[in-house]
Amino acid sequence: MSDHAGRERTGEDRTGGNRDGRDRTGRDRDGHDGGDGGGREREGGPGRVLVLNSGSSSVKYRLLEGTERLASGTVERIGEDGSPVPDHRAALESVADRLAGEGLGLDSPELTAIGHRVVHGGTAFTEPTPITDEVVAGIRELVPLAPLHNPANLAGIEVTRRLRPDLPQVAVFDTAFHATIPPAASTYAIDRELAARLGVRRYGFHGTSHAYVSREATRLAGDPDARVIVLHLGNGASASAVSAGRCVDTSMGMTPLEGLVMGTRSGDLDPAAVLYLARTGGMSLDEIDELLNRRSGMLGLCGDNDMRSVTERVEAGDEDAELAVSVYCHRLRKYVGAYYAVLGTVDVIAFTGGVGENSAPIRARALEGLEALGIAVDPARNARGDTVVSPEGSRVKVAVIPTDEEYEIARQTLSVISHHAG
Ligand SMILES: Nc1ncnc2c1ncn2[C@@H]1O[C@H](COP(=O)(O)OP(=O)(O)O)[C@@H](O)[C@H]1O
Ligand SMILES: CC(=O)OP(=O)(O)O
Ligand SMILES: [Mg+2]
Repeated sequence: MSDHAGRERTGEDRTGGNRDGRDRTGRDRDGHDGGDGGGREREGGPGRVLVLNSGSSSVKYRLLEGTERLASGTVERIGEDGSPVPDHRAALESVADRLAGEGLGLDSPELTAIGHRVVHGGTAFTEPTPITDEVVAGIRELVPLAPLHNPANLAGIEVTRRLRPDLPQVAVFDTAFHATIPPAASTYAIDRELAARLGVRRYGFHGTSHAYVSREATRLAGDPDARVIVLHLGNGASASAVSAGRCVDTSMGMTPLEGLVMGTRSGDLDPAAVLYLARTGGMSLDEIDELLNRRSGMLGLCGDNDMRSVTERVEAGDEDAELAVSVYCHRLRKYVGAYYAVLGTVDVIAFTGGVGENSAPIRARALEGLEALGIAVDPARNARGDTVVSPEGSRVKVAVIPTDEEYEIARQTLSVISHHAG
């Protein structure tokens, strides 16, 4: 039971196309076979589901039949210079072509449903939702809150609705898992009427990952009431505090910019710095947006947003890389302490995402000096990337739990379909 979340994917499988993106454009980087292993509870019965996870510059897809992975892959570098994939529409069409090439085309009568990741659901969508014209309009209204993400999600929905108007399609929102966050944690301390009118509040993101990983961590603890901190460290990064399966706080806010240091995003910043950059720095709002979302984080600190090469540079004594990693890990440690306090105690700290699953040095540094809180990392277990990397008998289990957003989206899609059918 305890290691059913075992490492079914290696670092290469997960992120092999990500190192610089240049040499893997348009190729499968996730095409290995499912090996979903035992221990997972499937809900909603068998059915063939296509999952589309459209990110700001990539589309991940997976075709699942019950527990079996029939096809999967990633189209990357969408819209980047020199990429053969100009936009999300073209990426989706290439996904459809690839599936057709494998005899698994979207026209297949065996396809039961399509599940779409949608990043921002605002306050309107707090559960997986069958897609209708009104739902599409609702997602479009939220574009100003997630300008990098929601348009990509909409492009996917439009392409597949055009190709298969007959098929149930479900939107699974990144924000939904965070709908349980209490007002004390979701409210920004600004004028209440203004905030309510414009929807300025904490929504939180990466919800399908936090839901999946916190569920696995709760199982690992062997206690349904376990308090869990999930550290989702990918290109985007966020932390969540989960108590008895319910999310009570998360580090991303109104947009996916707040919180942890990320590949290219700053995370937490004095809001007055934005005013200063505009007034004194002479930057336009679009320039500041671009600075904070695309040219900050690890990239801004050391010129590189690939954590593998950054940690290699640290080993080689590079000072910029060293500062960047120390800022990254300091922010993580601060959130771990904050969420320990929010939860009152912690049973499991779960690392996930490309960095969390693969980088032993980041895991070790992020939790350094927390022994007094019962938090420690065993060097040998950590280097091996065991499921549990804390020492035997530690009060807090530190775990490495590979996330699986596509599986979680399929699960939620099927549960909605069977609910609506019944
Ligand atoms: N072995 C590794 N050591 C350190 N970082 C790694 C390793 N493998 C992958 N990563 C990092 O994971 C990040 C991508 O994470 P991932 O979760 O795949 O991204 P996304 O948010 O796009 O889904 C990159 O910064 C990459 O460098
Ligand atoms: C919401 C978000 O930040 O997603 P990603 O990490 O995929 O960019
Ligand atoms: Mg991700």
